[in-house]
Amino acid sequence: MVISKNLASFSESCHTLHFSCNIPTSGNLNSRQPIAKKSHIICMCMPIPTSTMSQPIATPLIKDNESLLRYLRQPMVLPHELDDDTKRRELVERTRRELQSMSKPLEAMKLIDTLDRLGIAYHFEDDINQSLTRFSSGQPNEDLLTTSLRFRLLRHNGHSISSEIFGKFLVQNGKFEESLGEEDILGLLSLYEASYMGGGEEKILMEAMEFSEAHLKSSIAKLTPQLSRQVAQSLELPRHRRMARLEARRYIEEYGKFENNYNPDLLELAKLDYNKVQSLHQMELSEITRWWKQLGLVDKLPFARDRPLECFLWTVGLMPEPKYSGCRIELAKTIAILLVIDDIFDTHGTIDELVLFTNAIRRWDLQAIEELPEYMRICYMALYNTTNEISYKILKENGWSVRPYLKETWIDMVDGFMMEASWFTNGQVPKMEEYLENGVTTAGSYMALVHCFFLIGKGVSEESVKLLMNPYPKLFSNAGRILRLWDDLGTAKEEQERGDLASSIVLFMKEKNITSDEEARESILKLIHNLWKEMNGELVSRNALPLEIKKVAFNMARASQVVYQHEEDSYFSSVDNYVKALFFTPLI
Ligand SMILES: CC(C)=CCC/C(C)=C/COP(=O)(O)OP(=O)(O)O
Ligand SMILES: [Mg+2]
Repeated sequence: MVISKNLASFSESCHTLHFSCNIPTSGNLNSRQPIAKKSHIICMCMPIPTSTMSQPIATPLIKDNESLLRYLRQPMVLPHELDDDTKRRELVERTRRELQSMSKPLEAMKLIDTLDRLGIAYHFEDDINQSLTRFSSGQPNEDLLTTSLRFRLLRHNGHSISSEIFGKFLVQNGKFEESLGEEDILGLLSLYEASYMGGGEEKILMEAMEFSEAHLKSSIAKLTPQLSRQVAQSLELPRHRRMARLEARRYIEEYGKFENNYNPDLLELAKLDYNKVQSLHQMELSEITRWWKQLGLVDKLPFARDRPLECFLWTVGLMPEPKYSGCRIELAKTIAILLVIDDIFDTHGTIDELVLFTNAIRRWDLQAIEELPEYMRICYMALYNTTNEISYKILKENGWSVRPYLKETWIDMVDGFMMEASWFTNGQVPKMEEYLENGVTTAGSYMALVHCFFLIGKGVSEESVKLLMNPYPKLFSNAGRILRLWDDLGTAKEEQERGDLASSIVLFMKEKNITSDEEARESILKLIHNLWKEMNGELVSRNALPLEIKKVAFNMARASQVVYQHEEDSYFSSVDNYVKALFFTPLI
């Protein structure tokens, strides 16, 4: 049987390559079982970097349906990419050996930090955890840089470490020793970054943040260009709050240029890896786009948002590691449907229709669609079928029956939308707290995190599953509050123009007697800051939530800032830039 990938219709402007795969009519795999009764043309529309265009393409050995599908799902591997892959594997092993052989804590921790920043730490998860465990207790006379780095890395990787280790840098009045702020800029910077891992009760870390921030700000003008750049970036957004893939993109571009002792092997590995993961993302994107087109929801509901790319951006924010490829695809589907339901509630449905829709969703039964207008039926069925498909996938892979949990999160969400709609219709203005908790649900936070929990499938136990029902875990609620607050900061203007009565900004101004928009925004940023501290406390607290899902909740808070915070006037142009860098422009 002959499989050929034909390069055709390559359009440089949109970086799109169409290729087709022909299976002959008489295709007979082992001369007994025809896999295809008639000729199929399978077309995929996949964005590919211009640089990968080369000929010829190897013909794979297709033995059966499964290997055919596996082949189609794989990014198109071109000859030079095979070399890249070998090189990448070699570099991974070389780096692993280097990390394993390091005996000096500071040296090892710096390497771990660099791997994390370059987006390649996921290759070395076990080695990193072993190293961190080995170096978890520091020396009494250890300096500020080492102590702070150790603290941040341990917490970041879910290890417990007490903030009391900073006690040795305090003087009698509980303040940090002034001399620390004078010369050791790297130590100070490291302390600043570590302080952002602090929980709400950890006074010593609040003190550390205040102290290091003040000293960094006052010394920035005297620093070398390279150091001042580093300090300015941290002051703008500390590492703990950055979205992993974007940080990798930015840091890889800077690493060779601005780091004095950069390691060329690491740089090469990071670039190869970035591009490899980017092409995996492209494949996922092509699968999501295909699914979305086939679903045809926006053809029938032209008022609804048609943004599979933005949905995918969220999923890369929430679960950036390559191993979560399948999870990203399924989660993106749920977010795409969420946007449509949001639009039905916010812009299209009449209140009577919305009541019908909410009741039908509560029943969660296809019979219920008979009472709905046609456009709602289509959306209902898309949600119903997609939820069933995701449940089926999880059942097949793990044997868990998760449909009741997924269903409940959708019911909660639609109830939340209905609540907003009735506030709006009755001209009611909710209390800020009431609005915010409801807004966590309507932003899709619980829905997304419960789906991620089962899709990732780590630490699923009787005890942890119990946490996934309303009331949802505090960590989910706090991450969701951050999402809702960033959402309102980013979209309040357009929503107010549309006539929405409630947004955190408006409600906050009303409740706190704030008159200026600017001041309200400042106060909301403070709220977000405090929510982060609460979340930090929960990262290391002992509860049944698996570390994997805790990390996703943190990533949700990180991604929210990226999606909604932007300097330019236009929301789209900014998200567009992220999308281009993450998914379409390879690193060279
Ligand atoms: C990780 C997840 C679940 C991401 C989805 C967040 C999202 C796009 C919510 C809707 O925003 P909106 O501003 O359009 O809606 P609203 O009307 O609720 O403000
Ligand atoms: Mg909004």
